[in-house]
Amino acid sequence: MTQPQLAANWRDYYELCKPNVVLLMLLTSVIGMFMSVPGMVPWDALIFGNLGIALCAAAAAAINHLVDSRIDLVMARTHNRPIAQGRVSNRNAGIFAAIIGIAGMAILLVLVNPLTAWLTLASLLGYAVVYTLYLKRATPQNIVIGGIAGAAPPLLGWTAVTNEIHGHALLLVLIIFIWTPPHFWALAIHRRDDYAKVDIPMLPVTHGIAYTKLHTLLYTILLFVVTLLPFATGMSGSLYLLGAVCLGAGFLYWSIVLLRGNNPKAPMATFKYSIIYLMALFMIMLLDHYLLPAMTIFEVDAR
Ligand code: HEM
Ligand SMILES: CC(C)=CCC/C(C)=C/CC/C(C)=C/COP(=O)(O)OP(=O)(O)O
Repeated sequence: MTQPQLAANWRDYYELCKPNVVLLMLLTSVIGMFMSVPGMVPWDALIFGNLGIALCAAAAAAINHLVDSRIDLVMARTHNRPIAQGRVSNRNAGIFAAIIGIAGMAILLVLVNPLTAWLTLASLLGYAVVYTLYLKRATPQNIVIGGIAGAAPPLLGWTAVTNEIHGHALLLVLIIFIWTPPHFWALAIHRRDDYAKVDIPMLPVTHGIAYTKLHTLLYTILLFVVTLLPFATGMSGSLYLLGAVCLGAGFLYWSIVLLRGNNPKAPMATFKYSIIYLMALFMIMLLDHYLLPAMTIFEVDAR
């Protein structure tokens, strides 16, 4: 017979960091770095910048686990989390978050630049304090406003390399900011009853599922338009445009299936698609940034 596991192991601390979320954020910060320069990103910015951003994002995630442990225990999706189950005590979680958060800030301050450090701290506090402690329990627009913190990594990557806030970096932030509501609401539709049980005013609880589906589609349309801006502003080329249109069409397809309501799998399929979408969009942007100029040089050489 298996005994309930009460002692924490490294996997519990790893889980506190929301590793998959942080990994996708890192992908966007790495790509923000590469988009900020025509050639190679300096190795020190690449390594220490991403390490610092990852540690601060993980600290914010651990604080979110700590603050939410009581509601996490009640919700089916989060029931088994380390603090909710008592495998990690509040004290140890707090110490862990403080150590990795301070380490991340020190790395950014000393080895990267103060601009990146302060912007990262603002994102950490934006998610761990403003979103988790206040917005999440206060308004159904919680994830729209709180989304600014999660959208910051490409800007953090950009400033880690250039020490400057550039309009193109803000465009990348805007894309993730507009992507966040359809990403989250698709999941929240699936988990509506969980949120209702713990009295968290997520949109499907306060305004109903039909309203949330409509708003998911409206944000997806807006996202489609916003993802055309990198091409319109000359930041990205035609390969990116093709990718953004195809990926955007896929997202629109799932939002429409979701709205029509004939497919019970649509909410989770839309949520999963949102993650693949963001990953693929940023990777195509990177390919476009390097591959197209390289191919042009190759064509000129061949003539
Ligand atoms: C305020 C903004 C956001 C909210 C409210 C939100 C909400 C969520 C929720 C509730 C989950 C499910 C987690 C679970 O099942 O344990 C999730 C998963 C995920 N989110 Fe978000 N998210 C936000 C922003 C972001 C951002 C900015 C990214 C990355 C750039 C991201 C990437 C992911 C990934 C990769 C997963 C899958 C995690 C896994 O399978 O373990 N999210 N999100
Ligand atoms: C420094 C920096 C870039 C900070 C960003 C921090 C960060 C990890 C943001 C993640 C966004 C997210 C997963 C929100 C879900 O929280 P939730 O509480 O609504 O979801 P849950 O119920 O799964 O915990």
